[in-house]
Amino acid sequence: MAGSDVVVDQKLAMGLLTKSAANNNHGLLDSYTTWLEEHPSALDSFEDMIDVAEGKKLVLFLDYDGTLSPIVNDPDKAFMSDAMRAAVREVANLFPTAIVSGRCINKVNGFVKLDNVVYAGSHGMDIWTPTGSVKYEDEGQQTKSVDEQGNKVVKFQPAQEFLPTVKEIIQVLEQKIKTFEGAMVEDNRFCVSVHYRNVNEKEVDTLKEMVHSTMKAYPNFRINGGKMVMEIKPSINWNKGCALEYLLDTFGFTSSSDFLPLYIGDDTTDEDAFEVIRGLGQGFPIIVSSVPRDTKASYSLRDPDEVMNFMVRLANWKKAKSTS
Ligand SMILES: O=P(O)(O)OC[C@H]1O[C@H](O[C@H]2O[C@H](CO)[C@@H](O)[C@H](O)[C@H]2O)[C@H](O)[C@@H](O)[C@@H]1O
Repeated sequence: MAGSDVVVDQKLAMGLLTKSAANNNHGLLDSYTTWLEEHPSALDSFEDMIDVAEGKKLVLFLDYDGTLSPIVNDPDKAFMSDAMRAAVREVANLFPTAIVSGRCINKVNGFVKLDNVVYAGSHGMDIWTPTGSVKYEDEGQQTKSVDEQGNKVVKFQPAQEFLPTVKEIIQVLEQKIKTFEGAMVEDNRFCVSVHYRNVNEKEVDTLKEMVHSTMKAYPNFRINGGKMVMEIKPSINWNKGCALEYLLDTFGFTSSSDFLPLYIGDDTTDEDAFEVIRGLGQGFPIIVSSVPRDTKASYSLRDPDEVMNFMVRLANWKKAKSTS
């Protein structure tokens, strides 16, 4: 098998490519090159980016699945490598850093295992920030609490009222997916994921129909598509982009123009954050993709390995600056 065929095969397995697109392998490689002109590699553009960042405060936002860990068949085994963890630890020592994930906080925290980052789980609907180091003006949906390590945290949970219904939805869907071999319901606390990566291709449409018809009983929820997953969320006006704005505010950045948010993500839900950065007119929205995609990101990185290399360069640049 030729090298490019292997790449196409991998992308098919990851759900990044349809069969008809794969049949047009060469066209795809050509269109990726064209796409790269509009969304240049953040590694190739590194020098230009740090020119812009000179004298400004970078604030990092990192998605988890597909960004810090490769996409794998079993969602419970999406482990992060030690090298990636070291890279995140290092950038988080140098820049305020948040992990923004669709997963529930406990799960993403269990994968990342770092205490120098802020976690925003459930697509930004569950944000835990340390007390003291950040400013809080709006006490609205915030509660003070203690995390599993005994640290005092402020929790911002704008979808609190939906928790009992989310639990009910999980119970209902867990019963109904039993007839679909390979299907899995993941409890993301304020959101629910229905995975169909391991379901027979012929059964996928029926599974999707079942989920859509079940959710008709829950009009206050919406369904979004992800990578071989249906993501069910409360229909509130809150997303990863709102979480980015909330965190910038709590980090104390919104009133100045000397900060630059840098967001790296691979999925459709990350587009909301890319849009916010574009709206701010300052910062770096970076998509992780090795195929052409419709995106509001300005830059791209191919895969988690490139994400890691980018973070290592960023840390080295910052350290070199502080010692010069
Ligand atoms: O916002 P994210 O951190 O990117 O979370 C989005 C979803 O990621 C996970 O699912 C995806 O990754 C799995 C592991 O690689 C893969 O098996 C699955 O097919 C992907 O969709 C997570 O399990 C979901 O709950 C998140 O919504």
